[in-house]
Formats: sequence, C-alpha cells, structure tokens
Amino acid sequence: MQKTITVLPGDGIGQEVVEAATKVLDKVAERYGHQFEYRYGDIGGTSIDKNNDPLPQETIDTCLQSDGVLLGAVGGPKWDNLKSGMRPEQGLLGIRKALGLFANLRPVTGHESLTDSSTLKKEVIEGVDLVIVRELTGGLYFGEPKERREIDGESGAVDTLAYKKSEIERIVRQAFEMAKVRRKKLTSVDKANVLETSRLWRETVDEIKGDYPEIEVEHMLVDNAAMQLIREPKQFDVVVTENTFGDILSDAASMLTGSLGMLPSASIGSKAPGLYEPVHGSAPDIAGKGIANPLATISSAAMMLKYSFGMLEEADAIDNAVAEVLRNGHRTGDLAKPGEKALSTEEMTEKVIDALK
Ligand SMILES: NC(=O)C1=CN([C@@H]2O[C@H](COP(=O)(O)OP(=O)(O)OC[C@H]3O[C@@H](n4cnc5c(N)ncnc54)[C@H](O)[C@@H]3O)[C@@H](O)[C@H]2O)C=CC1
Ligand SMILES: CC(C)CC(=O)C(=O)O
Ligand SMILES: [Mg+2]
Repeated sequence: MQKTITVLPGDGIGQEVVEAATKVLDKVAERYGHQFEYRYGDIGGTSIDKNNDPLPQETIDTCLQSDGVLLGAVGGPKWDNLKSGMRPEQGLLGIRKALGLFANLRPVTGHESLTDSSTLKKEVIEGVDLVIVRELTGGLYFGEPKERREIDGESGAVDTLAYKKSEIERIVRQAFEMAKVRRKKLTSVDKANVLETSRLWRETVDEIKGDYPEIEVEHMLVDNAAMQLIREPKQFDVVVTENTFGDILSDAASMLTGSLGMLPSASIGSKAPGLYEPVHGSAPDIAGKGIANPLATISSAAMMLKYSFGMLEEADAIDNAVAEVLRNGHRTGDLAKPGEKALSTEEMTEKVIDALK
C-alpha cells in the first residue's frame, strides 16, 4: 500500500521521538512491502520562529491531503512569554480543531515487564488495560470568552467551559462503540455535583446508554476517578470524559505503565485524517539530549497503521516488538532503575527495529 503521512515534529523532544517513529515505520514499510511518503510540516514554537505563526495554513492543507498525521509535541519556555502573545500550544489546539478531531483515544496498557519500573505496587498495575476517551475539541481549552478583564474592580481572567449537546453525544457514542469491542464497561467521568456542563454530560450518557444495553455504565466524579485510577486501575475498561479532565487523568494514568514516555494516542474525527501523537509534551528538561523515550510515539505510529490505514498485522508487529524489547530488559532513562543501563532514544529505536526483523 502507498500512504502519505504528514509529519509534524514540533518542538523539544517532539523532533527526536518523531524521527524514531518514522524509522520504525520505514522498517515496517520494508518488511510488508508498503510505501510511506512523508511530508514535513511546521507547528508550534519552531513554526513561530520560522513563520511567525504556530499553525500556518500550509500545514493544515498538507495534513488534509494526507492519509495520516504523526505529531511530536509543541511548547517550551522559549515561547512562554512572547510579546506577540502567540503560543506554540495554539498550533496544537488549532490543528485538532481544523481537522475536526473530536475524539482522543489514550490506551493505557501495562507491560508485565515494567511493573517494577513503576513507583506503584506490582499487584495494583499488573494487567492494567484501559482506554481514556477524551473529548478533544470542546470545553475549557476552546470556550469563548477567554480573556483578561477587570472583575469586581481588580484585574482578572476568564476561561469558559461550554459544551453543546451534540459535542457530548458524538464522543459518548464513540466511547460506547469502543466499550462494545472491549470488556463492555464504560465509566463516564464528570463533576456533575458542581458543573452544569457535567450535568448535561451525565444526562446525555444516560440517554445514550439505552442504545447499548450490553454495556455496564457507571458515573464517577473526577476527583474520585483520579484516586481510583491509582488505587484500583483494573476496575476501568473505557473511561469517557471531557477535554480538561481527560488531559489530566491520562498523565496520571501514565504512571500505571511506568512512564509518561509510554503513552500513545490517536485523535480521530469523522472526515479528516487521524492524528497520532504521544500523550507527553516537549519535555524541555531533557530536549536535545537524545535520551527521550520514543516508545509512546512509536506506539502512536502503530495506532495510525491500525486506525487510519487498516494495517492490523503491521500495527501488532510494532506492539509486539515494543513488548519484546521491554521483556528483554531494555530501558530508556525514564524507565531504568537506579544502576540499570539507560539506552538513548536512538538505541531504543534500534532495539525496536531489530525486534521487527
Ligand atoms: N501534546 C503536546 O504537544 C503537549 C505539549 N506540552 C507542552 O510541553 C511543554 C513541557 O510541558 P511539561 O509540563 O514539562 O510536560 P511534558 O510532558 O513535556 O514533561 C513532563 C515530564 O515528563 C518527562 N517526559 C515526557 N515525555 C518523556 C519521554 N518521552 N521520555 C522521557 N521523559 C519524558 C519530562 O522530561 C518531564 O520531566 C510545555 O510547553 C507544554 O505546554 C505539554 C503536554 C502535551
Ligand atoms: C496544549 C495542551 C492541551 C496539550 C496537552 O497537554 C494534551 O493534549 O495532552
Ligand atoms: Mg496533556
């Protein structure tokens, strides 16, 4: 098969982990007789530097003309206080909106061999297998107004949390569909005790659940959900939640796998190509050192093969290669225990490529 992939490395370790993932994709192409053509685009801080724009129209057009988008990460202190007010993160939010990517699937899969890399107890995290279905184009990050203004005579700031019912319906249906092909349990996470958007969310879940009688549905308040994810993560199968809660809960859940550098994601919509990116950010503290864990991005590339290209065997091959490398004890610094050898990004990538042979 011939596929065109838009690659948006972005900032910081985004550049490093995306390079790793394309090397793995090259190996998959060679082994299975596919052709992957990469088109590189600018996004985030590096794009502000180059184009004075965190998301040039050209990047959006390139994405729209491709079969899948692979993204690294955006952001970094260099761009935190620009006089222009531009932010790298506007590029990320902008591309999600422009491609209509309302559903962000964040699988959290525990690797048996990593249970001792985690700070959590082995018996708690062993066998963890859940997916967070995060609403991605609504809620607080997009609500208007979003501004500085005077409140009660002093300086203040306003963000707006708003959801249309149709936005809730489509993400909730997506989550039910996912639960149908998994262990048939859906946990809807909200803050319905205080937020009106959450009360609408809960009502909508309750309306839709009639269409899915085989799915066990529970509602959970987000503060409790944060605690339950750490206390007893195996109670969860599919977790559906709004944008901000999903963002925060998934970083917390990453520790069930040993590191934030392990969590991949797929962002999908109804029309445009899917976008695949690690859950982590640009990690300025380790950027440029060649030590970032590339596995989240490599696993995101596997999700692209599965969801956008229908290449199930190829996706499994990557997942199995990652599992094998970890079973064989290979670790980047974020996963290595004190005294254990830590591989560089490049070395880890080579191990995955070798395991694909
Ligand atoms: N999707 C995206 O593009 C995201 C961008 N960001 C941006 O990234 C910048 C940094 O944000 P932080 O809060 O530091 O979050 P971060 O996710 O970049 O890093 C948090 C911690 O995890 C570590 N880490 C992250 N990925 C890793 C990997 N692959 N291997 C090893 N260690 C890894 C980092 O070194 C750091 O200690 C900010 O500008 C933020 O806005 C943050 C989250 C997501
Ligand atoms: C700009 C942020 C919303 C990025 C982020 O933290 C995420 O999507 O997980
Ligand atoms: Mg996040």
